[in-house]
Amino acid sequence: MKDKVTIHTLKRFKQIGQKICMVTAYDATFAHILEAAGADVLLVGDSLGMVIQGHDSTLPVTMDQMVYHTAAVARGARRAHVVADLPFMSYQASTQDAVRNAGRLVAEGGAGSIKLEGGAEFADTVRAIVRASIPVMGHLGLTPQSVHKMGGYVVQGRGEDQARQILDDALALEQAGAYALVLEGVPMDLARTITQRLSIPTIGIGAGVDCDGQVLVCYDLLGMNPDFKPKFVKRYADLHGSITEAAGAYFAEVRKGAFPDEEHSFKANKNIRLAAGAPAPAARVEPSAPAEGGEKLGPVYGRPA
Ligand SMILES: Nc1nc(=O)c2c([nH]1)NC[C@@H]1CN(c3ccc(C(=O)N[C@@H](CCC(=O)O)C(=O)O)cc3)CN21
Ligand SMILES: CC(C)C(=O)C(=O)O
Ligand SMILES: [Mg+2]
Repeated sequence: MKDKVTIHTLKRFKQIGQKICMVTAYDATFAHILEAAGADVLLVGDSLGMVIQGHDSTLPVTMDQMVYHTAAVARGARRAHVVADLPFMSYQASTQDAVRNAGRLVAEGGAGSIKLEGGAEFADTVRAIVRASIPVMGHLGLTPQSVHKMGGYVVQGRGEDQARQILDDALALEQAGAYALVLEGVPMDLARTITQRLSIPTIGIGAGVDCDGQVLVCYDLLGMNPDFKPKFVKRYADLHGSITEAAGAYFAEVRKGAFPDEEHSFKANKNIRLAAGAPAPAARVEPSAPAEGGEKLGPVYGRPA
């Protein structure tokens, strides 16, 4: 096993110009696969509210749910650093809440650090969590927990005033002791400037190539949802297609009585005698559902189109 990735590893990556590879994971199986594929950091994102739970925002996600998923991911990971999102309203109301809830993600969930959304207004919160020896990753730009304030999932920092604000927020978070920063949904030039101005690593999503690392939602890069295609997502696979094909083949064999065959069935010990009974007839009924393809699925995330 290679050495465990820590916040110090990530800071060194920036210094030597090695890109940080981060991806979301929500369960142990994905954690295991994504780490073996080369992930440095696994993010237990509150995006699970959308991709796992089917909500149209991240706002309904609770602390208990984040702890549950974080524990699953932590059990599936060995080398990768596990970061967990503090969900909406787990840190905004008071610094005490923030420290307690950050502590739960580490102590109960097994996370190595936590992430929270917000700028200079959360510098004291960051300071308090860091004081409790819990490393904090910041998150600026398009911050999904502020969807109502932003008026939707809209790129942030296109104008000069807002860009300056985001740069000031980045400097404030670094000052407060954040060890890294996610930059989401900002122009690439702004992300480059921030990356150059900070000594802590920046990790981009929809923030251009000049960040010190990149993060994507695993279901997005794997092509799980054909209806979700924002500009920043690149699909490296078509798992929606692969799953549809594989599950469709299984259903077709079940309907034909072709699965399970002998290879996938058990035999009794020799010479046993059971009560009278004919072997079950295979495929006596005609398939009642579409034989191939199946129905077109509606959007998985958010409201129906
Ligand atoms: N599956 C998934 N992937 C994500 O990246 C993601 C989530 N869920 N849930 C939480 C947030 C929400 N995110 C989103 C959702 C939609 C857009 C979007 O529609 N963006 C437009 C931007 C339009 C503009 O301002 O120019 C786009 O076309 O990229 C962006 C980020 C990012 N996060
Ligand atoms: C998209 C990343 C940065 C995130 O915060 C999440 O997945 O919740
Ligand atoms: Mg998040």
